[in-house]
Amino acid sequence: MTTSKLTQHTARKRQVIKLGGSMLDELSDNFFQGVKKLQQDGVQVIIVHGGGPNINQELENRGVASTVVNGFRVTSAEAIDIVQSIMIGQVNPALVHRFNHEGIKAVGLSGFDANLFTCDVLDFETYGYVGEIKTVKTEVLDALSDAGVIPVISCIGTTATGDPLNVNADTVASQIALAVEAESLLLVTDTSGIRIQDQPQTEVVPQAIYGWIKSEDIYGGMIPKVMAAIDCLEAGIPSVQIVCQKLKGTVITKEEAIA
Ligand SMILES: Nc1ncnc2c1ncn2[C@@H]1O[C@H](COP(=O)(O)OP(=O)(O)O)[C@@H](O)[C@H]1O
Ligand SMILES: CC(=O)N[C@@H](CCC(=O)OP(=O)(O)O)C(=O)O
Repeated sequence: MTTSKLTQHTARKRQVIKLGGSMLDELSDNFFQGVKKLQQDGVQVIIVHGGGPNINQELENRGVASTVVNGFRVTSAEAIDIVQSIMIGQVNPALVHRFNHEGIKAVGLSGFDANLFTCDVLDFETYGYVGEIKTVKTEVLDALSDAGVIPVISCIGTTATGDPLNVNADTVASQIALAVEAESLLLVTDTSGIRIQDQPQTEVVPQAIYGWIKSEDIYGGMIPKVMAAIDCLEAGIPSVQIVCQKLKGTVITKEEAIA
């Protein structure tokens, strides 16, 4: 008898954790202890990571200008080569090494591996070589997770013809979380969640978020995070949080809590 894909996924407890490039250098031993604890509790952890600051540094070293629109890097032909080599060649293996060094078995992947995610160009006129995820194939994640190995996914996608595209890592995290039917998505960054006029927000709803994007209280790199969070919530992922490494931050909920 075959079990349906949905049933198989539902039987697995999964958490997607996205580590922002802003905090990768600061990852503490406590974080890895937390991951080990989740594994002991039977939770399959999947890591997605960014690398914005590393990309910025290398673009600057090479004298390649880049701008950010709506939180997405405008990626020229010159920039996509640099983004690909920094993410797949440097940031990903360094993070994979750290997991293995901490005693947690981990394997590095990008959109290219086992067709993990394929993309179309999002909007070439506006963003250049930036991808919009069209398909996610979870087989390799299932196999690694069931073998007790943590997939560590960088945010380089591929077109159907094998060309690399730059995808924002928050977007990758939300699409992976949706595809594996994760119980929760944690977006870990360098700030303890959403702050509005210097006030930390512990719980927010999408309606408020749209207003804060309009008023520019939410800007830059926080925009893809809140949009990723809303996409997941609307598709039924029960818990989405934007937090700092100490797990302090903002819970995004669909509805206002009834007092
Ligand atoms: N309302 C907001 N609350 C908190 N941070 C915000 C807000 N709006 C914009 N940001 C910015 O978003 C940044 C996090 O995004 P980003 O730098 O892309 O991080 P990461 O590399 O972790 O994805 C914060 O450091 C802050 O500068
Ligand atoms: C299209 C786009 O914006 N791609 C991102 C990919 C890296 C990323 O998202 O890193 P963080 O998580 O550190 O922000 C970029 O080029 O910076």
